[in-house]
Amino acid sequence: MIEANGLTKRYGSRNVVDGMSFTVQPGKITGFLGPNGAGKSTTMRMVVGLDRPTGGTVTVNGRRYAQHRAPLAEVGVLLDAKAVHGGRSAREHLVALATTHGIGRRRVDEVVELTGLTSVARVRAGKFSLGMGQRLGIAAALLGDPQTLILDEPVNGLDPEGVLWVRTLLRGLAAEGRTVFLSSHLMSEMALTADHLIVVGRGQVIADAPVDEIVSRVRTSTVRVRTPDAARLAALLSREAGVELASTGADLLDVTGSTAPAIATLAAGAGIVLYELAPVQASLEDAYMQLTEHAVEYRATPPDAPTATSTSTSGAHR
Ligand SMILES: Nc1ncnc2c1ncn2[C@@H]1O[C@H](COP(=O)(O)OP(=O)(O)OP(=O)(O)O)[C@@H](O)[C@H]1O
Repeated sequence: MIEANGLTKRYGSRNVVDGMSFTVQPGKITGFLGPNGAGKSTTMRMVVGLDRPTGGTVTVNGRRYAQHRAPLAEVGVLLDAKAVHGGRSAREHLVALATTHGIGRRRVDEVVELTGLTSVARVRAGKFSLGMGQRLGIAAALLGDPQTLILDEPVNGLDPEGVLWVRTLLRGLAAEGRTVFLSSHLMSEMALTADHLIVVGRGQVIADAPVDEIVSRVRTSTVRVRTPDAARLAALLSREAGVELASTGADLLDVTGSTAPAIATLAAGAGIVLYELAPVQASLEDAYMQLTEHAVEYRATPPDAPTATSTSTSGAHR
């Protein structure tokens, strides 16, 4: 279990982590989401003692990371997959890590196999692709067979087979009762992998709830209509006040600002046959976009909008 209490990190005049309190529970996968610069990596670094909090506390299984006698056996961490000596082979890297933590060679072989690195275990890590580097980082995180795993963007650079492998691996680890805390910008993957989400923006917790609950909170007012008479229905709907239309296919309309009963009534009155009429389900991405609407610091200006529409207060873009 990871417990943060009023966790704060100040850089210069800004709290990049600003009084965060949350608990990451064992036995489930908790996703850590937030826009670029929201403070996710800094928070994860404070959990494992790589950054010192300016205020507040964070503990793993009741103790600060540095207070654990065998930290690698307590917490496995993947923060930066590139943080590997490029001249060493994958196996040498893992053996060096294992040796300094009193972990046997057999466990090195186990994690090499578990992460699918057997065929490249003797290749210099400097020659690794991004995906292979991620696997090596995950192997290192698993080395101490820890109860808690902290993974910053673990699927970054992995191919679909690799992404599925990470998902299955993490699910298995959570099912064993371990605490799994991971960040990712891939919403579709987070929706499939995580049980619970902590969403942050500008250094603060915006939402902390099960994935289903976060998605169900989203208001969608879009109704999808399939009809062979889409053009006529579109013409009728466009006369209604507040209705907006998007055509997503020859016979498909996405209607916002109306309701399914109102559309059905209008269509029936005009003798228009409907094949499909259904409210569009919100996705995790929709939920995330709504939640972080006012917390995005770095937003590109759309190409067709020459004047800045960013909600950024810093005005920074990247
Ligand atoms: N060592 C540092 N010195 C000064 N500012 C820092 C330092 N490390 C991070 N920051 C700033 O803290 C803020 C939070 O950064 P952090 O990397 O934690 O965000 P993040 O949520 O992980 O972002 P991303 O999704 O882009 O990885 C950023 O504005 C960053 O520039």
